[in-house]
Amino acid sequence: MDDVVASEESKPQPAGLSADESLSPSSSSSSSSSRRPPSQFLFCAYSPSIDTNEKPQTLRVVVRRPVVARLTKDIVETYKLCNPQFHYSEELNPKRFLTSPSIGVLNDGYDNSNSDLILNVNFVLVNLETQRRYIVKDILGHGTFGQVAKCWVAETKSFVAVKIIKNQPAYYQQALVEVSILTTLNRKFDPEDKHHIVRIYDYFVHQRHLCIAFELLDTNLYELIKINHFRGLSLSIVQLFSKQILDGLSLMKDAGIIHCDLKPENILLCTSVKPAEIKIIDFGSACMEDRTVYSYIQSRYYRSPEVLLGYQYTTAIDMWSFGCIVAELFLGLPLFPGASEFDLLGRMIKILGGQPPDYVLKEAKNTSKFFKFVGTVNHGESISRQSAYQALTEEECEARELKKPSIGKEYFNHMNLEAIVTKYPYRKNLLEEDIVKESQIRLALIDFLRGLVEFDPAKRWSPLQASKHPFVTGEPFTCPYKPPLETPRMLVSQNVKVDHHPAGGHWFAAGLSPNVSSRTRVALHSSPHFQVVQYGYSGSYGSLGSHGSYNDGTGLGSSYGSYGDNSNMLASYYSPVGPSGMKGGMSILGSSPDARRRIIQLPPGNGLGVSPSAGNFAPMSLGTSPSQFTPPSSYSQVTAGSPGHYGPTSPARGSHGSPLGKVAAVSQFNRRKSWSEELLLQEDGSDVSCMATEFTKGLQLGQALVPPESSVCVRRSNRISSTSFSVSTQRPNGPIQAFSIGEVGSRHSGHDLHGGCAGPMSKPSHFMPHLPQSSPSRLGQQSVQRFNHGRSSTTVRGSEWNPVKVQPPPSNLNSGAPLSPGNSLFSNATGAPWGRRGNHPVANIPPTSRGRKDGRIA
Ligand SMILES: Nc1ncnc2c1ncn2[C@@H]1O[C@H](COP(=O)(O)OP(=O)(O)OP(=O)(O)O)[C@@H](O)[C@H]1O
Repeated sequence: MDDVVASEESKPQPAGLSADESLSPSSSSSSSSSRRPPSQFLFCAYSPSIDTNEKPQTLRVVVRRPVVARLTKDIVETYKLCNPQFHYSEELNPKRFLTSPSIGVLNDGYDNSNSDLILNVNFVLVNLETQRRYIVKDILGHGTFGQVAKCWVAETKSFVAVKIIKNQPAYYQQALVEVSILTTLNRKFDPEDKHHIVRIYDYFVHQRHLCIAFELLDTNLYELIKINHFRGLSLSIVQLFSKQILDGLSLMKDAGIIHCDLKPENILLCTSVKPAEIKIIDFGSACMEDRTVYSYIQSRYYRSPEVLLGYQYTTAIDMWSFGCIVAELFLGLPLFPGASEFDLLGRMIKILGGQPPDYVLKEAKNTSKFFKFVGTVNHGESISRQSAYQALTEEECEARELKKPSIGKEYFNHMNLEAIVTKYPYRKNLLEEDIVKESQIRLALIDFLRGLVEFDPAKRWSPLQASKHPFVTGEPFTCPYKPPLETPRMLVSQNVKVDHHPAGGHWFAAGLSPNVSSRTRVALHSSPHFQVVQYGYSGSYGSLGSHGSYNDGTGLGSSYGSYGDNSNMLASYYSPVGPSGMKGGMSILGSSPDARRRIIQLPPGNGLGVSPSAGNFAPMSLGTSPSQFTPPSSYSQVTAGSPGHYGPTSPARGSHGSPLGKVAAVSQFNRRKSWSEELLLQEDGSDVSCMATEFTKGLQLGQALVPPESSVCVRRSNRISSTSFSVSTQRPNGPIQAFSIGEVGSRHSGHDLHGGCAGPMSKPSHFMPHLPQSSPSRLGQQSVQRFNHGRSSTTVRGSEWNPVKVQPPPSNLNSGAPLSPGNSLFSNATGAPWGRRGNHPVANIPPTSRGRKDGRIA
């Protein structure tokens, strides 16, 4: 017994105990019990002698810890001391549920009505193949695809983030794509973890739920802006984050991957490295550039014009989103907070001037929702007055759609982009010369943004082009930037190791680009974004007839491989479920997003239900990503902010338009609370490191841009209880105070700033998610909106996804130990502090996070 010691009277008193700390009734025969403070009796073994003033003969109690600890942490020992008959049994403890609702109605009672695995604290997720155990400690977030839990891995003594996918085929299937894409990005394109993409560590199936283990990251950029009271971050921070995001986007472009959901919430701080970095997460909506399956993608505020209009899209849509994010980091407000798609487009036109080019409007399938045809199309010109298309007025839109379009508030006083940026208030007390300096950088920012939020996707800068802009490089900005012509991607010959898995089928062990050398690349467009290549396969694996392939109407293949219809050979997909999913004769197909093509196959009575994989879907449409599927009715019962319920994070936040979607972000409210509570504890005297202290000590960025006095600190605020702190990265007197920030919580604790680590990835296996009876019909109800975009059906890069194992994290990370207060997580090479900016020139209170319903809601 550590802290409360009952000992024989004859035993010597432990060294180091003061007289006050030891209670030895028998040692002072002269002292009567009446002279002892009453609290001391609490820790004596029960003895009638106390009541009867008789001297206890055999015991003395040594107390070494404060009474609060004894009455809480040591309560079991205390009870035992008082009553030796007392026995504690952990199994009898009530479970502390982390999932809501926590009533098991599906999957033999393991899942709630939303198909979420019901988690409680200390719930153990097990990778049966490696026997690695993930002990759930908390919920980090909640999204369209499921829950993200903070888990402890005893083996590595580290925390990781585990995304537990809903037990529904569509989510499961799309999550496989996430695994595949991220694995490839990590292993093939960024083996040294230098390009700001979240690391995937492991994946497995637990109770029919696909679980994906990621490195544990910190707060996201939306949260950062929020704790800054929605005032913009310093230009140096904007510049730093821009550079890092561009790095990630460059990598993705090289890999031919479109993120499809880039937004501040999906960019997380990674504070386990110094200086702090950002990482891009959530590849759950990602796709390959030549397999743009869904038309309803991107969160609304960050949605590109081409997606909105229903035009073909490329990696350029991520660059649009990136431009919106850069502007938001600077302004603290979304640039285009459209309350509807009509409103979104209207804001784009107003702020940017111009409109999408005619060649896009001519082809796009939604043009008539937003524009009327007024004349002959002017090829090559995108200037509004020369266009053959004219944007509809509100009234015209209402007449066409038979519904009044939602129009949000105006936040920027009808200013254009230049005015919004240049008139944004400067920090207080800036020296004249600093104002001049910053005004120059703002001009660079405007020019930078112009290249990103460019209506014409063919003219929009690529990540590489943008990364050379003076705003990013820090070079003096003297004149409008002329991006260098993008060097076409060169054919890279790679050695591809093909593992022939014992179960049959090809195991693309080398990661991406199987058979690269046999491809013929054909540039499709002069734009950097249209350097999509077509690949002609020569006898590559995964082709028709090979393992893992299937044709419509023919037999199914193995776990991995391609699928196709009669005329087209489509991509081979790597299915991480792999052969281990093929239990009991159940065929598991590769994770193709084109579920419509899949054949319904009933499992031969293996007790596992229908396979979640491709082969078991009824034909389904692809207009919307899985996040768009009709939510179970129970979802509507989830109320934001109610205890134990997940609330929407923010506008664009979440939902992707689906009510089921991001009921999003999760227990943000509760997490925010816990974070602020931890900060309160810090303020009460602890010197343990947390984001607040890290900010204060060393958000040291952009010396040249930010005066040294503009340090950052997170401080407690009495105004808002649940978000009871603020970051003084902004001008102190901004009018933006009216922003309601109390309703949405942060995910993360400042103490949890350790990345996780788990071992190598292994193939998920064992139990496949259960296919609910209702699933196929729901999936099948979507309207078909698949694009082919005129690309050759032989453009098959899908086969690039490979079942690579994920490398374990570097050993120096993620120890799980609290960071030292001295750590300057946010310091960069320049050692300059994070500056502050301030007031908004906005006319209105910006949208609250509640109001930003976002997403993909049309
Ligand atoms: N690696 C991580 N470390 C810490 N928190 C994370 C991590 N990954 C995700 N989260 C938290 O979980 C939330 C949901 O994660 P994610 O966006 O991947 O889920 P999703 O279901 O794909 O969401 P969406 O609805 O946007 O598609 C994130 O917003 C974030 O707060």
